[in-house]
Amino acid sequence: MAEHGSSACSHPSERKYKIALCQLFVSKNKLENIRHARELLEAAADGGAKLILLPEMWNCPYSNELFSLFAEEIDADDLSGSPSCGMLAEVSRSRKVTLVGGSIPERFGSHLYSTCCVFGSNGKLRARHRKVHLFDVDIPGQLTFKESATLTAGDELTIVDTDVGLLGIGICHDIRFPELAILCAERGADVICYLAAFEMNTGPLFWEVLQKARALDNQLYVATCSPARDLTINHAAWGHSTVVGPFGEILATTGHEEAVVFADIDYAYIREVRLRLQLEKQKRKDMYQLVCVSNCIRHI
Ligand SMILES: O=C(O)CCC(=O)C(=O)O
Repeated sequence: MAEHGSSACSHPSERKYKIALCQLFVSKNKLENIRHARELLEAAADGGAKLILLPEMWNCPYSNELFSLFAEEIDADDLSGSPSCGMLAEVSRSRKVTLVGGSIPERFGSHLYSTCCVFGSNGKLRARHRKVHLFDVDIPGQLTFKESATLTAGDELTIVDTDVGLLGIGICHDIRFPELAILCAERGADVICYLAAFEMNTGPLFWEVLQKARALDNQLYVATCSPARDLTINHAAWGHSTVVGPFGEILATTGHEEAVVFADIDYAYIREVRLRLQLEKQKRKDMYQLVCVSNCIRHI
């Protein structure tokens, strides 16, 4: 695994392609979740998508009690310990698509992480992002959740070079922290993919505004993918998987049911927006700068 600094690989700025977000139901049966995810991924590929996203915790209901039971070990050289990643590798290879494989509970030694695996269009594992900001919240009478009771936080920023360009990766609560998005943008990301499961209290208030803010701040595409809503579980998802463009505009979205959401990505449009509004040039780097103290790009 090589670590790179801030020099992102170059890529054609005129690149255009279709992205798809698979908003799916998650059941208590892992094998059924894997089968169902494959079905939606294949439908997305059949629809012409070259980059396809799954949501946070797509193989496991979102519950501290279940993360450990559903967890898998992810060995980049031998995915046999991870049926979920094995399926992602197969689909990305057979359909020649880049997959941002949502997140699953990952077991690593005595730790559990919420981990997103990114597969290149040759079926190879390209990167692994472990959720950096864990969701610990206490709003009396509304919402109490402590992800850190079971999960360990990752400590690396992930920007991955793929056939469809440089992708920044964040998981759910990571979207609230503009620093992560700014660092991805500074290192050349064109799209930031957030795999998420915002729930019914915070979703209506913050979900859309956070996506628009991250896209606008950085003048790039933001793509989010949520599970479909299941009101029988505690952490029912808000849904509304969305693609936001570099001008903060919603390009495609959906409600809370299952859906495959498609949108067109055009990197030339990012350059156009940045020419119209030259935020990067106007930044007062003589007054402020953001320093990244962790590893920045992981290639596997
Ligand atoms: O930040 C929020 O409001 C929701 C975050 C969340 O649900 C999560 O990180 O799983």
